[in-house]
Amino acid sequence: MLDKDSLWQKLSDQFRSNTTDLTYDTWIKPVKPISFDGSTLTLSLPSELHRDYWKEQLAANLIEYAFVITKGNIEPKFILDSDVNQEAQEKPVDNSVQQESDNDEFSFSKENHLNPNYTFDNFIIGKGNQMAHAAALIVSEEPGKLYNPLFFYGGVGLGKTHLMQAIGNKRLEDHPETNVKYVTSEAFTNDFINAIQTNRTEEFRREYRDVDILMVDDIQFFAQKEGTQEEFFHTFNDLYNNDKQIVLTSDRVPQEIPKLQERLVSRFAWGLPVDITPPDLETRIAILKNKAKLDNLVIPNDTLSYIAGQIDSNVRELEGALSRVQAYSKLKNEPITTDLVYEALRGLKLSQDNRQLSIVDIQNKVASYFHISINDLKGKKRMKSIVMPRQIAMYLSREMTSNSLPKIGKEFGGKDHTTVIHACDKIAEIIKLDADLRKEIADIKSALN
Ligand SMILES: Nc1ncnc2c1ncn2[C@@H]1O[C@H](COP(=O)(O)OP(=O)(O)OP(=O)(O)O)[C@@H](O)[C@H]1O
Repeated sequence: MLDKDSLWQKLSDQFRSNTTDLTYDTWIKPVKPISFDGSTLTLSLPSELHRDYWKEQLAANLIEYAFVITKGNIEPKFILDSDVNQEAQEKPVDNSVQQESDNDEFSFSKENHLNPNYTFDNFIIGKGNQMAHAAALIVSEEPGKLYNPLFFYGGVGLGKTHLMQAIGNKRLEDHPETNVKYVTSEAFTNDFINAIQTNRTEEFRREYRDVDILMVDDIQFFAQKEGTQEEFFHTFNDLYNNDKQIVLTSDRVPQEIPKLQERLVSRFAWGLPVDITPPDLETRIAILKNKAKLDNLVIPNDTLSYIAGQIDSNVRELEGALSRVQAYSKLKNEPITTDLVYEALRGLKLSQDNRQLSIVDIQNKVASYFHISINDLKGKKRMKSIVMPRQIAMYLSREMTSNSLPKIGKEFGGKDHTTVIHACDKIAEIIKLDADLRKEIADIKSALN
């Protein structure tokens, strides 16, 4: 009998030769075989989205391939990586499961206004955007069906616009007849105001409702715009009721957008809200490699790693750093080496140093350090693996910024200032005794400086 790894190897080879690279990378590659008892193959998947997709779309293929390979009927069973991790924590003696979780550690008018470079092909998948990418792909394949609206949220420059437009570009490539419209929330607002001023509201409505996919970017700018929100509410309902796809992005969850009407907040949560978190080092290196290849730049691997180590805020700044290095190398007429990068980025680091550190910077850093989502960091979950990073982020916000306690509480999902005081006291108390935690906090602080 084949063991779980050999069976999975053969199965994934089958999938690789029978599907596109995109499908393979999105759905097959992240799967880990957990056990195989001769009839049931248990597979661990990164998210519920992956599990739904496997059950709906891929399980039948798996059974077929498994039959060809083993000449027997194999049932797949799907569990989530998080379940495996939890089980591993509860049962640390179970080496096979422990090993799996260790491996886990390595590791989105007539004019559509789409940027043709924002494609799935140019998008590097990492831990922070895996779920968003998978959801985007599903929506591009079956708009208006499963996840409506699809709502991406997360910090600046993390790829929300890219992923959103990739949906539009892929859909148009596969189905050129699709009517896709991408706008920023400001463009929506301006069009609406112009329509009122020029008595062309009917035309405006046709323009926005006669589409198959409507994408509105950065909807946090709807905050406090009552009239626009009212109009968008009707646009939303019209599209939704006609099974048209809506894709939205924001820098925060709908509940946290100031003065956003309750009925919009609740509608935005009907579909799939999915966050994008900052890329880890490995993903940053992969993004740089891809960008260097697209720009025909020759850069040694250790130099790429060096750049990725220096710029860890967001992908836009990472790309900015690479352009700066490129320009510097042209100016000096020298190849791109680590020494040259050091020179090129020195000024950049200085200007970053002069920037005021914000609570959001601290939240991003702490969340990526502890591999948790911003949502969890700011949320109410009481697991120790989340409470501790949350308290550390509050403590650092208090120590490293000049924000008041109520302001810090507000930025952590609207918590009371007494919660912040409690967190600060608690962390101050623990670091006196716990050298490991002291070191972790020092690491985070030096990364923030
Ligand atoms: N995973 C990725 N792979 C490749 N490129 C990426 C990735 N994520 C982001 N980028 C690139 O980083 C830049 C910034 O991304 P994008 O504009 O989509 O961010 P955003 O989250 O929409 O930011 P904002 O909130 O400021 O609108 C773009 O050039 C985009 O192509």
